[in-house]
Amino acid sequence: MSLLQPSFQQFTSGFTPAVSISLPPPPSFYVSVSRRSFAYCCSSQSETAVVNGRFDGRINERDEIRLGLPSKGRMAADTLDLLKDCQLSVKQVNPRQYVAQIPQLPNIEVWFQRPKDIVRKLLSGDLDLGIMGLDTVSEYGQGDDDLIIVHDALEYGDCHLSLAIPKYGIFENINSLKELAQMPQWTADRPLRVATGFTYLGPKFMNENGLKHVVFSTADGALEAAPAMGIADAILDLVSSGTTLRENNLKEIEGGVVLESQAVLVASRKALIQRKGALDTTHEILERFEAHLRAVGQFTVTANMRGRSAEEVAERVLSQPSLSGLQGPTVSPVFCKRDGKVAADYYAIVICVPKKALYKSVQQLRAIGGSGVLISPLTYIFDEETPRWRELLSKLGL
Ligand SMILES: Nc1ncnc2c1ncn2[C@@H]1O[C@H](COP(=O)(O)OP(=O)(O)OP(=O)(O)O)[C@@H](O)[C@H]1O
Ligand SMILES: O=P(O)(O)OC[C@H]1O[C@H](OP(=O)(O)OP(=O)(O)O)[C@H](O)[C@@H]1O
Ligand SMILES: [Mg+2]
Repeated sequence: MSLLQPSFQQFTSGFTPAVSISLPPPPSFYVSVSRRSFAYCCSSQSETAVVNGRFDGRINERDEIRLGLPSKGRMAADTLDLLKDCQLSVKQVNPRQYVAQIPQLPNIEVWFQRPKDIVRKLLSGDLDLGIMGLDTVSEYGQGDDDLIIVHDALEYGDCHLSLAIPKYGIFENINSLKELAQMPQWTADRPLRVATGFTYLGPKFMNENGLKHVVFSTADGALEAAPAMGIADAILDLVSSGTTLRENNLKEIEGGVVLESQAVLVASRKALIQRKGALDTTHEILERFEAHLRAVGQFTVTANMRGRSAEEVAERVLSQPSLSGLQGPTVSPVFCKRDGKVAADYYAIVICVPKKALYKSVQQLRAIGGSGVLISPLTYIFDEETPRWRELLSKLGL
């Protein structure tokens, strides 16, 4: 069997999917050779091929639907928390056991994997669904059209992938990508040196932004040290609080953001179309996510209000910008007995209010005669149909 021989050199922004790695070569590594092909495993002792095969055609034969969840790192705990909040508790006997079940979804088998491996295994057909950061799916999925983003905003793991340069020296007055590109220092002989772990997105971004003389090197972490060590001029890495950049005297620049990222739910198109039950289960997971995520930003507000009729009370409520609720207020009569007769002088109103607008809403309610305002948390908001489900069906051509 002939094996691809990887080269140990820096890779340039004249991007080809074959990734070369800066020296020295590790004893064993993976290199992705093509968007639709295989990852080869090479080792100094033995050479074994086809580790993560991407096979076109029919899906792997099995009955269960496989969901890949992050096994460790930043995304792991938050992913389990999200599922739990959606009443999908993952039953894992101990943290080192990589397979688990979700009793509420009996046809699902959970596999804990590193986020980048979840993407690889979705492509190879060994997983059907997965949760990871958008940065990871963009980097390791490389735009493969088998990967479908089912939910693009799970509201955790927020960060952005960004280019950063030193605050000092020749970069002191450089504040935009355009200014960086126009610096006379970068030539074919002395290109801009960028350190990044994003060996697909980095060169792609530089190409798309017309930066010609760029060379990339890679490392597994602590990239922010590279400029001060003299290894690189710039870095391209994830930023969330900005502390690591600040502590290493680096700054972001205008036009330098490659990608805004948060946790996403991804599916294999092939699995959704061909695997029995995969689409229905995805629908259920999506509905639970959407219902929970819509609700977390809202409170239920109940108040009593004096009025002549339900319509008159509703009109007063709707005259206030923060009180319109999801579809308008629910107004119900509060009955009492007066002179031996049952009458309704008061009405109870129920509305949903964004958490951020809570105090403003209470003020507006008081202004229109509301009293006894009760605030309760909202757990789920199930709509008739979620927009993301319609979007998914359309992406699948269904
Ligand atoms: N400040 C941050 N730095 C890095 N990743 C972040 C940050 N904030 C959120 N994330 C998200 O968390 C993911 C990193 O998760 P994790 O720590 O598990 O790393 P990993 O994927 O296991 O990779 P590695 O082991 O190479 O660090 C990123 O892909 C990103 O989506
Ligand atoms: O903007 P901040 O909140 O400072 O976060 C950004 C830093 O966090 C990540 O590194 P990580 O903590 O994973 O360490 P590593 O680089 O050694 O992997 C990332 O690679 C940045 O270096
Ligand atoms: Mg880092």
